[in-house]
Amino acid sequence: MSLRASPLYSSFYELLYPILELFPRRLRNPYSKPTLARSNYSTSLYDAWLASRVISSNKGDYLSPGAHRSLSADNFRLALHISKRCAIDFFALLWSLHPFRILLMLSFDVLRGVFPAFRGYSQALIIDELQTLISTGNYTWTRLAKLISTEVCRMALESAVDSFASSNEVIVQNSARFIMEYKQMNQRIRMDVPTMADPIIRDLFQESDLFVRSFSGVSGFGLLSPFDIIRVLTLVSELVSHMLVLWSLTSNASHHWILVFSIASTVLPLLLPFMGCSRTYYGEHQTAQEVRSVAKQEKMRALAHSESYRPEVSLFGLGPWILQSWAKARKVVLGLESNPMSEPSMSSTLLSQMNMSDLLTALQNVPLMLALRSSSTSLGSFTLYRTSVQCFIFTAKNLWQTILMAFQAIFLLGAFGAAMEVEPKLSPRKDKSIRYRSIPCGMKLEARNLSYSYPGSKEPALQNVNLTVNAGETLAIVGFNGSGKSTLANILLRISEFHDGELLINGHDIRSYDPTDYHNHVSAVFQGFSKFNASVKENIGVGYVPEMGRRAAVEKAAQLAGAGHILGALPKGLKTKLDCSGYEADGGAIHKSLSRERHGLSGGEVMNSLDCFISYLAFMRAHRPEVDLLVFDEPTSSLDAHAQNRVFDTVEKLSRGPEGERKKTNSEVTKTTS
Ligand SMILES: Nc1ncnc2c1ncn2[C@@H]1O[C@H](COP(=O)(O)OP(=O)(O)OP(=O)(O)O)[C@@H](O)[C@H]1O
Repeated sequence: MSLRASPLYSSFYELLYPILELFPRRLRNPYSKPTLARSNYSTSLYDAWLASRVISSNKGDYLSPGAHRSLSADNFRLALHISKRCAIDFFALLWSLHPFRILLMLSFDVLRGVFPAFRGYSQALIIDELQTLISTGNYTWTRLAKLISTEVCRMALESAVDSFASSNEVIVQNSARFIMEYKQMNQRIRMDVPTMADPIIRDLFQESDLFVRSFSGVSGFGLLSPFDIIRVLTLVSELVSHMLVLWSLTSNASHHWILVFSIASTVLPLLLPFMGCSRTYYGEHQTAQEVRSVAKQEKMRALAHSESYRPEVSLFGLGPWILQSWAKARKVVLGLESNPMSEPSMSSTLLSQMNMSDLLTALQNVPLMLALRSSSTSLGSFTLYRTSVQCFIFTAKNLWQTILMAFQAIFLLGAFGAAMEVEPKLSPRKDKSIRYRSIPCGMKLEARNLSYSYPGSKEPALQNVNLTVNAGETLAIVGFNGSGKSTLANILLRISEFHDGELLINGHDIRSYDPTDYHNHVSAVFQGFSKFNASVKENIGVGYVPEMGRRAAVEKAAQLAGAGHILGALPKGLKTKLDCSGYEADGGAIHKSLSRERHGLSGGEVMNSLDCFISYLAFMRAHRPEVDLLVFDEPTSSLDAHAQNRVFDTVEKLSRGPEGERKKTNSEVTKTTS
């Protein structure tokens, strides 16, 4: 049953919708900002999220992922819109995990808020009793002992409630954390290469990740988990209980003045940041210049750190330029660049140079003097009064900060909601999707004027490609470096999109097949296939996961790849662990002498061959009957001519049936025609 259809959802919705409806209709329109470039993920949630990131619409500058949104009217409208679109669904989802525990959690949150005022009251009674004891000499030890034991019981009760509430909260939080991480992971896995090549979508997923990470208590980005937001309840009940205490203490006019004085002196430090004495946190990365600098700084950092750019960096002597550009951008980000616009004013500089904390402490003593002059004030009530005022201000400040953080969290929630709605670019619409149907002898490929340019590239990687390959035929894609061979292979495999032209597979537009369905009928090897930090068995086995655990299937794949003899040279055979930088250093290491002694192969030879045969995971499924197309994108370039021919012979054999009849279509990408 969908969440929206559940009675739980409707009761939530019925409760919250009227509240949201109270806002004037003008406030509910989120589109006062310029309409932004929209991709085909046109949902209003996505648009609202994107609009909240705009810094300058004409230059297309966006806030960097995770940056705080300004407290503007437009952003309030967008936050309201996002809340209406997904907050209810989101809280209903959390609620459905553990309704009873969540109810408990909310009740404890209210209860915990009352504790501080109760604590102050109880301690004030003890102080009053002590005052009477000292000033009158009237020893009422039994009453004092009663008060102290009440206080001890109160403390025990508070810590018992605290520990029970915390363990309950941990269970709720971990369930929520799991479900959010699961949803995020599931959505990431669904995404295809062209979708994730879109920088805005990458930002969307990054903000969505931040939202999910907030559930694990990661507060390094100033994030607030939704559970922290629920703690607003604690703060509100704390605020109300302090207010009640203060109300009961300020019975006459002089006390009112003391209250005003107390509040003013405590509030003053909170106003200092707004008087220009310090830079507010929420103003970070707000200007277009800062955002450009953040992007530049990251670009330069990537150039300096990445191994893949190292040849160009040293070949073209880019080092000093990278360092200079990074330093310039970094200074802007850190606020070290002298910028006349952001220079603090003379008055605020003077203000910050004064020792404000001493002055404020002195001010806070004035109410004390006034209160002591009033004969009706006992020491206990004065203490209670003073701590209540301070706690009230402190709680109000916390509440305000929580609200500000919740405001930021709404946009991350919007990112999460929008990310969940993104459909992979290569997936057809449900009503246009057809199932793949095999035809005899393999797969028929027909390309008509196929063209493709990589995003941001002026030169097309493919232009007007025409070909017809009948089922069972072999297509050789031959060309020089950069001529687009791999791009064509990726399009045939439905990993990349094409912009113009037509590609028919078995007479149907390739775009009408679901990529997952289509991929069941192809097997392929790419250049630079990634190795996983796992055993040889798992690295080969990923070619056909259902048989990954079957040793015989993995060994057969290795033999088909002509690399069966290499297995014997590995210290732990199929169990030898691989990592991206080489082979297991300990225990499973390949010793040159050992491998030569056992198989006449040098360690280097084993490694080269292993590199190659790892990519033959394609053989795990190449022989399977449902596979109609085999694509080999230069898998054999690091093998000698003899080994290459052996692989091509195997592929040829695999594509024929027992009688020698053609069963599969082959596509081989190579720079040479040998
Ligand atoms: N991800 C990418 N983004 C931008 N441009 C790309 C990308 N991948 C490839 N290109 C460019 O597209 C063109 C075709 O690349 P492709 O890898 O298809 O050529 P190729 O014939 O397979 O080359 P090689 O034989 O070196 O593998 C090249 O100019 C390449 O620089």
